Amino acid sequence: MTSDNSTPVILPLQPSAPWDQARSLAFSAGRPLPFETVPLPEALGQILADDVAALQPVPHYASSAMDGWAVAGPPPWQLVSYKEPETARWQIHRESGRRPLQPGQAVPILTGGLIPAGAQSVLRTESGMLSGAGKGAGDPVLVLRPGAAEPVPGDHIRPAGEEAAAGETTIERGTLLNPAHIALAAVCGHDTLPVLRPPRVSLLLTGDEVIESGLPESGQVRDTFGPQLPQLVTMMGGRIDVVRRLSDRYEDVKAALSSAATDESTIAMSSGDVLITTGGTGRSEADHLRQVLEDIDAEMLIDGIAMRPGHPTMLARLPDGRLLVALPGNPLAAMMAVFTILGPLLDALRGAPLPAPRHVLVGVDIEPLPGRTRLVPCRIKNGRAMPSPYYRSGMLRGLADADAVMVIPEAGCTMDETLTALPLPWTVQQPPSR
Ligand SMILES: Nc1nc2c(c(=O)[nH]1)N[C@H]1C(S)=C(S)[C@@H](COP(=O)(O)OP(=O)(O)OC[C@H]3O[C@@H](n4cnc5c(N)ncnc54)[C@H](O)[C@@H]3O)O[C@H]1N2
Ligand code: MOO
Repeated sequence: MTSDNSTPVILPLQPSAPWDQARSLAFSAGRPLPFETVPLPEALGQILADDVAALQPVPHYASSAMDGWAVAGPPPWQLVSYKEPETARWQIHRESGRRPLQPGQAVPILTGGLIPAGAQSVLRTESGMLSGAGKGAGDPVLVLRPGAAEPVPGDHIRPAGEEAAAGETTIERGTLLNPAHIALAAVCGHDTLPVLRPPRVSLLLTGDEVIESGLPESGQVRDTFGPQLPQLVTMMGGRIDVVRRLSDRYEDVKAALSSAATDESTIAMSSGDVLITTGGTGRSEADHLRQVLEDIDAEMLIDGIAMRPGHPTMLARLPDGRLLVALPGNPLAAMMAVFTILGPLLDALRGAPLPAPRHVLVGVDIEPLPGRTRLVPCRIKNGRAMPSPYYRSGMLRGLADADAVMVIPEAGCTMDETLTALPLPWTVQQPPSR
């Protein structure tokens, strides 16, 4: 190809991003947010910003794993009694460890009780019995019950530091914190954890024809986003700061996207990291989003995705740095845009990796659709993905019943071929491959 002043090079128009590029573009548009320190329960589902170490050995003292007696040496054992305090259980636990045991001695102990110095093992209640009690002969004698085995050193003792030494890292930075991590952090002595700040997300719902309750008349539609998106965003690791409804007027859309705060909700909105709009992505006279983005000098990162449904989806960086995800108004199209770009964007902002693609075997032949990747809700039956008949952009039954979303390349596919599949945010997560 040559180029000079008389023959300008005309680059082919590339209006929509290919589906997989749109995903990676959305992921690379987000940078992890600064960390914050939160109480343990609030850290659930967040990404750990720093390694967590045990602040003391775990467990921090050698304790009994059974109710019974701590014993020293072989049987029989002279019982060393102590007066159980009538107060807290932890005091009873401490009492068993107060005096060192000599060989041939035993002391009653509860599960969790402190093992006294000199004790080699714990004999559980079921394995021993007391003899000589009540005869005025001093402390009773502990013997093995008939058939019970003599305890071997270490029996039923949880040694100190068995799980972690003091200072040992028990949870690595970058971990997505599950309930077990929260419990482990507590056992390691932590009251708070440093986590990457979850992205704050504002929702702007447009559509003058949209009603929030009751039965819509012809020309009206019942809102599917208001009752669904806040919870979905939360499931995906975002924090909703404000949900606002907006008229379809140009001035209102422009005011809502500008960073100048005029009331409480716009203040909250302009302090967010991500702004989601629904509807108005088209090019009709009633759709102003594109024009507003141009007029406020937003940086267009994705202007349409070569997919169906969800083709008009946009991603833009607003002049104040917020990222705008513009979802199409059609309910299923919007969900496919959520899975395609909102998920990767939120993952990047909260410091999570872009999930590795999953795969399914497809159960039917599917015709090609030049220029479009199709996203179709599917059920997995007998190990094969079966596309839902409810796949059109205004339909929701297919997604409501789906196990996953299959990603059909423009060339189509034949039965038993392997396809990429997107897990749904509300289905149980598979363990990540390490
Ligand atoms: N001439 C063309 N027309 C359309 C094209 C096109 O390429 N050329 N693309 C179609 C596709 S694909 C989509 S998707 C939509 C995109 O529409 P918008 O994002 O502008 O959304 P609206 O026009 O506002 O609404 C579309 C549809 O969705 C309904 N809607 C809106 N909000 C809600 C809500 N909260 N809950 C339920 N349903 C909602 C709305 O009533 C419309 O029926 O454009 C096509 N047209
Ligand atoms: O692409 Mo639209 O988003 O099909 O309905």
